[in-house]
Amino acid sequence: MNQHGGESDGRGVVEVGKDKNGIEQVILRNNRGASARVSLHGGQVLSWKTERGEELLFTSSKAIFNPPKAVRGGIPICFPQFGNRGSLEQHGFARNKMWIIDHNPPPLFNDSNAKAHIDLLLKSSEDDHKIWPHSFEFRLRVSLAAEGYLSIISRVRNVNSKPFSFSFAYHTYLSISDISEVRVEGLETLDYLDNLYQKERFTEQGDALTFESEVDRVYLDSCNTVAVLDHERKRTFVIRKEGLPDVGKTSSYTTTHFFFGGK
Ligand SMILES: O=P(O)(O)OC[C@H]1O[C@H](O)[C@H](O)[C@@H](O)[C@@H]1O
Repeated sequence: MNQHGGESDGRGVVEVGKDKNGIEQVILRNNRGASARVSLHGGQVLSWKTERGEELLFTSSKAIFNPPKAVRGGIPICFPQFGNRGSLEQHGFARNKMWIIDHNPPPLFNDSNAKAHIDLLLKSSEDDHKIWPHSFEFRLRVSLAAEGYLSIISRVRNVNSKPFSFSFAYHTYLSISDISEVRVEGLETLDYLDNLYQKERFTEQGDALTFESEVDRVYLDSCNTVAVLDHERKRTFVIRKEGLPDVGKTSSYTTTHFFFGGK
């Protein structure tokens, strides 16, 4: 592994290397020992560990780590389409592509460089244009803060003058103990589309969301903070978003998507 970044300035360390299948990956480490591993296959965060070495993301034991198959686990990037709401394959093609490291990204004014971070880039190819005729650059910054927080910032640039629309999502798989021990707060009173009932629209009634059987829903107009409480592990994930409104009111879909199943 070679390194860039350095511990001396308090940012932690960024290591670029290859995983056991020969796919390029980047490991971010902060000074307290927390880490995040990002694969260039899909620009996908595949591991996020606390300073005690506890894994916070789930990856399926059946996951396939060979492009162009999407990896079921970590944080897949759905782009330029979420789910099957569009003409492309489920969740779009970005999660199946090899991304590159962006060594010279445009400045990001709302993010501090004082964190271990990596900038990745996906550019549309001639092959992509055959199925989605738009020229884009998708930049992804993944950062690990000194406190262990993980943040992801996406920037999509249209590189020619023809307008296009897109949607994207971070399809995060969190590691939890037992689903019956988990509660989700922040979705109360929201409407959702239920994928188990042909996307029929319902309204969330309870105080917090708990799980007794499979749940596969897309919540509409979700607020900026959602908490996932794991009673058994005594751990709470707080998920915050900024600048990610739903995609217009008529075709409004996802900002918070919950899928819990046994796959
Ligand atoms: O199997 P994938 O294409 O990775 O999709 C994983 C999941 O994505 C969404 O959450 C859908 O609502 C689920 O029904 C689907 O199982």
